[in-house]
Amino acid sequence: MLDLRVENLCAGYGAKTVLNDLSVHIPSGRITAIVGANGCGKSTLLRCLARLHRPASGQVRLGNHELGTLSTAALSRRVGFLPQFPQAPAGLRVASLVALGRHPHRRLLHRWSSEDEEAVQEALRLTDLTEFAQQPLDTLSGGQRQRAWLAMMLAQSTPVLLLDEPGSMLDPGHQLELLALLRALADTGRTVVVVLHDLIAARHADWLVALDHGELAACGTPGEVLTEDLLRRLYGIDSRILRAPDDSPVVVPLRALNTPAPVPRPLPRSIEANAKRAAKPPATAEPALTKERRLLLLLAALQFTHLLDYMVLMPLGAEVMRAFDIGPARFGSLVGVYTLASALASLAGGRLLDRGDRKRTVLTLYSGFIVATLACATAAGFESLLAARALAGGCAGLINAAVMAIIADGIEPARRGRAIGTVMSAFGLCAVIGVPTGLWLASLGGWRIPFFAVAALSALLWIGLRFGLPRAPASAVATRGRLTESSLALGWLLSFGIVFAGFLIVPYLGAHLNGTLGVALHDMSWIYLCAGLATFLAARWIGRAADRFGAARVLALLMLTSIVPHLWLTQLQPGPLAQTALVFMLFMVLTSTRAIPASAWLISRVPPPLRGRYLAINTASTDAASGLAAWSAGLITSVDASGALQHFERSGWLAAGVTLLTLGLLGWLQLRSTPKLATES
Ligand SMILES: Nc1ncnc2c1ncn2[C@@H]1O[C@H](COP(=O)(O)OP(=O)(O)OP(=O)(O)O)[C@@H](O)[C@H]1O
Repeated sequence: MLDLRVENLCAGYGAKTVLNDLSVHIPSGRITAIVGANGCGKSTLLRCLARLHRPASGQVRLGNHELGTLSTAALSRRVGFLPQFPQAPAGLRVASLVALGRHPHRRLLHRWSSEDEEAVQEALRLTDLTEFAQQPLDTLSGGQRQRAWLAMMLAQSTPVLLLDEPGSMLDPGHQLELLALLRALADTGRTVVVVLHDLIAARHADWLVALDHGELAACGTPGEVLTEDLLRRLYGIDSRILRAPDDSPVVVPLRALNTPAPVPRPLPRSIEANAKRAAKPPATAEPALTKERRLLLLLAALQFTHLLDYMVLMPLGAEVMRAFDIGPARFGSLVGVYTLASALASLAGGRLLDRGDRKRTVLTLYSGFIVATLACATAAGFESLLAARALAGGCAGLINAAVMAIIADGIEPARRGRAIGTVMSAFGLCAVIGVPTGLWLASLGGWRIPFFAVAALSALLWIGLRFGLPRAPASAVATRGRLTESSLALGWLLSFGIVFAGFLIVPYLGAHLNGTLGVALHDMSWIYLCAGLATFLAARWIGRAADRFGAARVLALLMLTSIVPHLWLTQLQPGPLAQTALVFMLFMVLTSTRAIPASAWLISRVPPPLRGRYLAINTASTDAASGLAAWSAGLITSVDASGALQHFERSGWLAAGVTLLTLGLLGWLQLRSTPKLATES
């Protein structure tokens, strides 16, 4: 499989620059459509990809080769190019034209082989031209001629196909056939690149590259790229985006913005009434934003339930230990097994997330989670409780990855930060409302009641998800793609670094506040509550900032500023409660909200077919980071006889160092990466 990488490409004609510092990745095994206004440089880009136009600077890489280093013969066996206006000698027959496609495969003095003949016949068959094989090309209709050129390209049997507006003269039936043919070619692993003007056909592509005056305006799935804002910017048109039955976007151009709006002329009354009726949206149509809000609320509620299930066990430790007659070590294993199972399930089961319908996957995993929570509430002994926690953790890990994949699939990039902020505010809500309510329920009827309550709440939510979650088919090409590509794999390291730095400090905060700083237990619950509230409020705000200024920039800023409370809090001496509370809140807000731009940044870089698996491994990476960090911090700190935490400042320095290294990694990845979205910093 050969993908194409355009790196800092500048190209033009004489003094005129057409493509300006363009960097973009064109994946293999998919249909990529290049869109943009007339003259923005689409054909020039395609010609550069075919090495028919020499760039002024920058390069195009084909798989592992720089395009310029390939011999002409090697290139023509790899890349087929169909120009916008191909020219053929007068009188050339269709079969002879198609046979020209075999040229790169034929050696000097070698006879026409049966393989060549088969390739030509197959190409004629696929383009529905067998009956015209012996007819001169110039006696065919425009659309038939276009298909003949396509047949020539198919006979060339190259792994990369570049087509400049291949369907511009085809009737709807042949257009759909062409798209099905391109789909079949992409499904065999070929790289298919088409220049398109037809935005309705663009929804059939897997990946869109939108150019604006020779620069990358956007890049992503049709759902991500085809927005009303972008179409206004690219084409200067007012448009609406509707949804096809498969939920892909259908562009309806309404009017060019530089043409005056039509002057309303009075209509006969009956026509006016009809027009008004027609203009009203049907009662059943739901505005896209309402749908999006509902989706985010459901996902936030989903996160809330499994976070609560995880978080509420810890403060119930004393009662659970009494109930099962176990010590702190065995209780610790109840907490640890949850994270371990989450990591293992994410590593082993991530592939599930890219198969079939994500909604069905989430409902199945959530059923498992509900069963596990009920099993926890009714556990008769320590072993069954341990098994129930492992099952809950395994399901929760995969649910977490699936939630992020659903956001990536369903929310356009310009609003993803906000969406992730909304869903992640579940964490703050859990601390402010969930855990205290759970503890209150436990005080009424024992430690099992909160788990019964979580199971009941989850069962209700399951019904809400069953009816409220849109179907979300994972990509059909899910099994392809390179997950281990270095810039993707380093994304896991970035998540690891961010979580590792935080968890060097977080698990020991209780001991630090109470043991070292002398904060009374009832004050501590207030401090935690305020920090939870501040995190809840900041989450959406940080998400908005990520959308507005770019996820990478906001993440870098949060990482840099979080170093201050890392060092401050870990070196804090006993002092006024208000000061302690303030530093603590600053720490919690800056540390926990880093996950928002980090997630938005990560998911914008992952090709859609790999999202589920990628995010699952990311969950495993953050689980591992939290466990490893807590363990490492345990080695460098100790508790003295008075209960004060010793050498906690070492954890602070280590966290600051790890944060700086991770910041360096972010900068390096940003510099070398291909921008998926021009709006991303
Ligand atoms: N051979 C050439 N010599 C000089 N200028 C050229 C040449 N070919 C293209 N251009 C100019 O380069 C710019 C980009 O052209 P290109 O054909 O790449 O645009 P495009 O996006 O494919 O447009 P369209 O949608 O109209 O096909 C245009 O301004 C065009 O006039």
